[in-house]
Amino acid sequence: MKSPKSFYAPLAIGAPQPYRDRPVALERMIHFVPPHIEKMRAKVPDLIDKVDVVLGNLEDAIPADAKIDARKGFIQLAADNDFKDTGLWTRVNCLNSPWFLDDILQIVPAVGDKLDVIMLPKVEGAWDIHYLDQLLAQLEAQAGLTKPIMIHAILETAEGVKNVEEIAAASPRMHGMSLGPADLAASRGMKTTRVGGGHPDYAVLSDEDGAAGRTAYQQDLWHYTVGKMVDACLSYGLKPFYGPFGDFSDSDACQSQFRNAFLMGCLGAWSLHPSQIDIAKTVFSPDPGEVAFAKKILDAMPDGTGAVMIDGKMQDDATWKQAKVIVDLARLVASKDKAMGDIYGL
Ligand SMILES: CC(=O)SCCNC(=O)CCNC(=O)[C@H](O)C(C)(C)COP(=O)(O)OP(=O)(O)OC[C@H]1O[C@@H](n2cnc3c(N)ncnc32)[C@H](O)[C@@H]1OP(=O)(O)O
Ligand SMILES: CC(=O)C(=O)O
Ligand SMILES: [Mg+2]
Repeated sequence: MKSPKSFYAPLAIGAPQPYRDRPVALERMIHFVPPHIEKMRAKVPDLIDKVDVVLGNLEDAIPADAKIDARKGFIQLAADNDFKDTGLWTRVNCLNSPWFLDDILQIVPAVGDKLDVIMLPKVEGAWDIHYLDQLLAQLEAQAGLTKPIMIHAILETAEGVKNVEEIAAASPRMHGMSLGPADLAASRGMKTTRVGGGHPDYAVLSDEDGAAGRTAYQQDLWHYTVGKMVDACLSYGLKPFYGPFGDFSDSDACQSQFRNAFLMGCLGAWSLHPSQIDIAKTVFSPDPGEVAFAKKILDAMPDGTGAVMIDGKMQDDATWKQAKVIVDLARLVASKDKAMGDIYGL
């Protein structure tokens, strides 16, 4: 375990100072673009105005024979566009793949000054983060970059879930984590074929109730992992995210899965298809009714202490803190999304 002094020291001479306070950014959806497809790259200028983060995906879903074109396509889309206050991320190939090293060696010098976050797949433990952390510091120093590129880990192996706290604590370069339900299901030997969401057979049966029969109540397969990820992230000041939802035809189930994650503490999810952008925008912008009620709590308890009754409900220091989470998020949403700001009255 490093001492606090060396934890925050740059890992290469000339590398930018690691963040002590991570940058504040609205990241309700991380929108995946396959950058080897010219038609998809052409959609990026329009996406920049619609999403909070544009991510060029280089890993799974990119065919092996298109990996190099995807990397080139990402560098091109990064260079060609002004991302304004929209985040620019990439998901690189995993550490043991034949492509990872060239992904990093080529992307950082070419467009590292525009890149906010590198998403690292299949992170198993702190050692994976340490390796990328050191490599990035060397390349940042060589390229003369002035701000550190952050690392976002995908939690998608049983070993990664086991080591989630060490991963969160590994570096001040850590941005956050996303649940990777597809690879995680495979790694755990789960008997599913889906990308996120529930399963009709993962259910609890109600007790026998005579003529009424029994009802099966479907449970959330991801509750345990999301809870574990949220606690690890929030303990270290990182941001937790739900990952992808693969059934584009089921917007209700997507919305429900995203909302469970939001209520449990996640700040965003992935959008893989344009139809999922507005779902994520709706879910990860706090509900206007909740914001109005939270504002009432803050107004009724200006210094955040004591106990008051609002609409028949007891409020005290702890509900004041919950209200502050909601109002702070609403203000962040309003700072980027004027339409939501008007709805919130912020
Ligand atoms: C488990 C994991 O690792 S999840 C992460 C990896 N997976 C991904 O990144 C997948 C990203 N998404 C995609 O590649 C695509 O959505 C696909 C290939 C799955 C489906 O694409 P399509 O068959 O073109 O879908 P569809 O016909 O519904 O698309 C409708 C329109 O949206 C566009 N579109 C689809 N996906 C995207 C996207 N991610 N970003 C921008 N535009 C998109 C299509 O190009 C099409 O545009 P058009 O009307 O101008 O022709
Ligand atoms: C998100 C991802 O990569 C997975 O579910 O495997
Ligand atoms: Mg995966």
